[in-house]
Amino acid sequence: MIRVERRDAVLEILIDRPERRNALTDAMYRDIERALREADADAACAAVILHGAGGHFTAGNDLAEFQMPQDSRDVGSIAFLHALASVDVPVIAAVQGQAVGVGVTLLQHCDFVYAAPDAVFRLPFVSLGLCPEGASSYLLPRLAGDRRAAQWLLGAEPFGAEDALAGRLLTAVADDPLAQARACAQALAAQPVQAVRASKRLLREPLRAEVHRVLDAEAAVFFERLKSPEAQAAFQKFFARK
Ligand SMILES: C/C=C/C(=O)SCCNC(=O)CCNC(=O)[C@H](O)C(C)(C)COP(=O)(O)OP(=O)(O)OC[C@H]1O[C@@H](n2cnc3c(N)ncnc32)[C@H](O)[C@@H]1OP(=O)(O)O
Repeated sequence: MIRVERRDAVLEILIDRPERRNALTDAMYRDIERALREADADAACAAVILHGAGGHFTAGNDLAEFQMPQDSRDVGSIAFLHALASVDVPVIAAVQGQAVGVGVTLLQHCDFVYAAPDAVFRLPFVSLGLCPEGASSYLLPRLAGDRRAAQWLLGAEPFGAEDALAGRLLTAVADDPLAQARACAQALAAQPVQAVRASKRLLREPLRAEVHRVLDAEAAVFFERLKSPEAQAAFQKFFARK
């Protein structure tokens, strides 16, 4: 359900589970994490592109897996987020359709994000009885401002590409976000690869320790919330809705 394809100096990671709106399972996070770490270890890799199949980016974590007990110390989602926040190889996201939960918070860690004009973003953590993840409690106010962060994280309402752009979650709105992501990757590949990586490291380094700390602090609350009656009722409601 994760397809990894190397195209010259660019690694493309496709989330390919369209029948579940590309919802991410533990195994899928681990596959993406592995691909990211391998790309980072490959000095010839100029960029990674992350995109989704079937006209959607991802509906976030698989809610069926949230119904099962999980140990926060050994969870694919958290390992994936730490990897994404660690790599020096530039990461580019191309967003179409729905981007929900971790499908939005992961974008904070990408270096370039292109989204279709009709893309829909949603951070439904409180509606699910959960709390922010992906270091969004720290990064989103910095990126989008306190007001938008509260609107998106506490209001939990869907928002569109123009709002996401105004909230600095996106690089640009593009009719064909994957084509735009590929053009961006080619432009990066035309630059000296190690200079690009060293520059990304300098850009990210001042915040990295705090981002990793917040990822773990959020995870501790998040995995407690998963067990709560509020959260379990929300998951049941989702699967009973049809
Ligand atoms: C650490 C990470 C935390 C998080 O990421 S928290 C966020 C978790 N995600 C969500 O709460 C999103 C849940 N999904 C939705 O709200 C909707 O879906 C969408 C808005 C994304 C799409 O709506 P529509 O186009 O009407 O499709 P559909 O009929 O709801 O879904 C198609 C099939 O996909 C399954 N599915 C969708 N999202 C998930 C998911 N997140 N986990 C597990 N399954 C999911 C459905 O159940 C259904 O399946 P069937 O056709 O068998 O009924």
